[in-house]
Amino acid sequence: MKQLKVAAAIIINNGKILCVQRGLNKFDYISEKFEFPGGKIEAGELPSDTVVREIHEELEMNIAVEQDFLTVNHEYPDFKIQMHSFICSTPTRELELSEHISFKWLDVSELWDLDWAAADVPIVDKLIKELDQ
Ligand SMILES: Nc1nc2c([nH]c(=O)n2[C@@H]2O[C@H](COP(=O)(O)OP(=O)(O)OP(=O)(O)O)[C@@H](O)[C@H]2O)c(=O)[nH]1
Repeated sequence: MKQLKVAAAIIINNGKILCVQRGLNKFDYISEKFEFPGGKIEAGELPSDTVVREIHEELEMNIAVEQDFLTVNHEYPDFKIQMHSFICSTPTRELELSEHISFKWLDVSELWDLDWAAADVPIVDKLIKELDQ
């Protein structure tokens, strides 16, 4: 089974977390799900560099990586992913969507209002455990 290595950014600005929605996809379990922006790690690339590059490419946003958060291994019906996630900061909430169909800046307590990709569930759980007080 194909194994993807992915890095994703949990971008926080003034306590709000950026959540982005993927468009239609051939796999229904990915289609229109919310996720953290990011993408595939290129050969020889550090995962923390992947998030900076992808967030610049996808959202025209400059972020700073603050800390390693969680690595998730998830098996979807058609492929597996290993996803590294990082807490990141950004000076402004300005962004340009190019690959996603919508975005939301949410408080940690609102994260479960969204329909997340299954691989993101452990990240959302940990964010709620660690940040919601
Ligand atoms: N970026 C990102 N991908 C995720 C998350 N959760 C999750 O299951 N994925 C899956 O991981 C894979 C990452 O691919 P991607 O499409 O973001 O990566 P990319 O931009 O490098 O690929 P592309 O150039 O083929 O579009 C997709 O299958 C996506 O559905 C997430 O939180 N963020």
